[in-house]
Parts: sequence; structure tokens; C-alpha cells
Amino acid sequence: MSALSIQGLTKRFDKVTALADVSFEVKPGEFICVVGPTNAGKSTLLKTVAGLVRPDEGRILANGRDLVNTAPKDRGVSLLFQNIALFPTMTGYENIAFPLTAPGDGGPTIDQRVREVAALLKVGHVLNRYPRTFSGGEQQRVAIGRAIIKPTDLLLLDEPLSNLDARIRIALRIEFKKLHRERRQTILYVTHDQTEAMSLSDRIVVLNEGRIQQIGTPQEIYDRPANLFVARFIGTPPMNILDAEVTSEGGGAVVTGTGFRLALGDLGPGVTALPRQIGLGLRAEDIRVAVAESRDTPFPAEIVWAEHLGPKTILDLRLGAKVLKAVIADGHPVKGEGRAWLGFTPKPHHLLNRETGLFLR
Ligand SMILES: Nc1ncnc2c1ncn2[C@@H]1O[C@H](COP(=O)(O)OP(=O)(O)OP(=O)(O)O)[C@@H](O)[C@H]1O
Repeated sequence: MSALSIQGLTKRFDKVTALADVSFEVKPGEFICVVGPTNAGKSTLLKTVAGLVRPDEGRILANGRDLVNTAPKDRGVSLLFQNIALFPTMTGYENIAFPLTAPGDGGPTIDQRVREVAALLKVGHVLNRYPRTFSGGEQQRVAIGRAIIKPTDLLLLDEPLSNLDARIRIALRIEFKKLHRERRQTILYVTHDQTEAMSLSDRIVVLNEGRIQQIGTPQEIYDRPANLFVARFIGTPPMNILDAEVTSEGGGAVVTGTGFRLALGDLGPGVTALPRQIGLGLRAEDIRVAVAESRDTPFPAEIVWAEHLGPKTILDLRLGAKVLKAVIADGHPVKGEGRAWLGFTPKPHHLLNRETGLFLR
């Protein structure tokens, strides 16, 4: 049975449809990230599960039990919002222990559990202090501690790391992963940061304008984006899409566009469903870059920008009217300006039906 079953969830606010017929299943112990741009409906989804928003249509079941008609406090979920609200008159210790102080939660284990959680989140040193003396990272860690101390069936996290600087964010990402490994708690985690989603989740739900665009493992979504939106949203830099024409030659497909021509071999029967004008999707790492023309790098391009990022450099390369993004490693003979020669090895092939916005599988 699914730990969480979301069925046909729809929520409208006046003219805005925040969620449009959203359905997915979460397995017990799964770590699911819901990712999407601003206004995608991510928070609304989490709030409907937590009971803060009532859906107009659809059902939410947790282990087969209806949640929509269950009071929020009886849903067996804990929720952590982006905006931290620690109790200012309570110490770090008291803030973390707060959810355990309800009747029935008492006993000598409270102290032990607070200290375990504090150790896990590395906030042992602030337990006797008040929130006004905490750094932003410490505040967020304590807030996370408070959200996780009472093991619930389902943990809902809404952009829990978004207000933190990059270093703390990465450190806490690892803590979340460890926590999940230890507890195997079912987690629904909302973020607009696709890198965070890629690194944390067992599966990703990509949401845009209230609609699910794709559900899959990070690898599936990266390798086989369902549509143009997902292809552009997942991956840094985003996938390059080149206008091209596909023709059939000698039993194989050939893709031609301004400045390039590529034999893709036999693409199977699906290729006949493609219109002639397509988009060829290329990940930055699918593009070979060289200083000279060769059989492997036959297409001349102009380097228009180089972003040096330490171990790698992201190049903007003009090919015809289009600027592509490619990645080269530190020490690569191409230096950040002038001319370069390109070769494409798209694996897998990303052929976009430009009329429907869907990729050929
Ligand atoms: N209480 C509300 N009243 C009116 N409109 C709302 C309400 N809550 C959300 N919306 C609208 O619903 C849409 C989805 O909002 P939601 O907060 O779920 O998006 P989100 O993906 O979480 O965005 P962000 O990443 O910016 O937080 C938005 O257009 C938003 O303005």
C-alpha cells in the first residue's frame, strides 16, 4: 500500500488553478522531491496534505486512510516551512523538545531524543541559548530538529534550506540524506532548486502551473525528459535545443541544422511519428569541443563567453544563429575565446516534436 496516495487533486484560488488534477503515489520510506518554478503549486500541494488548504477535488490517502476529512493534528504528518518560527522565549533545547511535551510523550527519553537530534544536526552548542543568539543556519537546524524529533509517518518540508547560504545548504542536504537513511521516514520535500532535488530524492515530481510534467528517478528525468519544460528545467546548464530537420537516409535518421549534420542511426519505428522539423536536444556534456577540426569535431563555432568555475568551464558557443552551452574540464586546450570545433554525441537522443513540446522516446 502507498504511504501517500494523491488522487486527482485540484485547487483553485479565484481565477488561479494552483493544482490541476495532480495524482501520484509515494511508497513507504520514499524520499520524494516536488520541484518546479515559482507559482507551480508546490506549497499548495504540501498544504493540502498537511490540512492547511482544502482541495476542491481529489483525494489524499495515507496508508489507505482518508486525510482530507481528518483534522490536521490527527494526520500523522509534521511540516516544516521555509520561514522559521522558533519560539523566542524558549531555549534551543525547549524548541526542539516542544513536540514531545504533549501528554503521553513524557518520560526520560525526551532528553535523550533531544540530544540525539541536536547531535545529528550539529546544534548541541546552542541548546541552552535563546534563538535571538543563533545564526541563520543554527535557527534553521533547530527548526528542522523540532520538525523531525517526533517520528511521524510523513515528513513534509517546504523549501527548508532556501534561506541559507550555499555552504550550509549543502551540509544540511547531507544531513537530510543521512536522516532519511537512518529513519526511512516517508518524506515529501518541496524545492525550486533542481540540484537539491536531484541530490536528495528517490523520485522527483516536476510540477509547472499546477500540473505534473513528469515523475521519475533523478536519472530518468535527466536522461529522458518528457517534454521541453522538464528538459530546460532539470540540469545545469539547461539542455540546448537546436532547430533541425530529420530525414531518413539508408535506413538511418539524419538530423541537419544550421552548421551541423548528424547521423543518428536507426531510431526505431517512433521516428515516423516525428514531423520533419524537430528540436535536437543536447546536454552540455554531449558536446565535444576541440581547438581544431577533426572527424569527431567537424562543426566550426565561435566562443562568445567562458564562465570559469574552477574544475570546469562553461562555454557559450555560437553555432549559426544559436548559442550553445558546453562544458570543458580545467586544463582543456580550448581557452575561452576565438574559434572552436564541435562534435555532438547525444546519448540518449533527445528529439523534440516542436509542435507538441514532447520528446520522442
Ligand atoms: N491563499 C491563496 N490565495 C490566492 N492565491 C493563492 C493562495 N495560495 C496560493 N495561491 C496561488 O496559487 C499559485 C500556486 O502557489 P504556490 O504557493 O503553491 O506555488 P509554489 O510553487 O509554492 O511557488 P513558490 O516557489 O513561489 O513558493 C500561485 O499563483 C499563487 O499565487
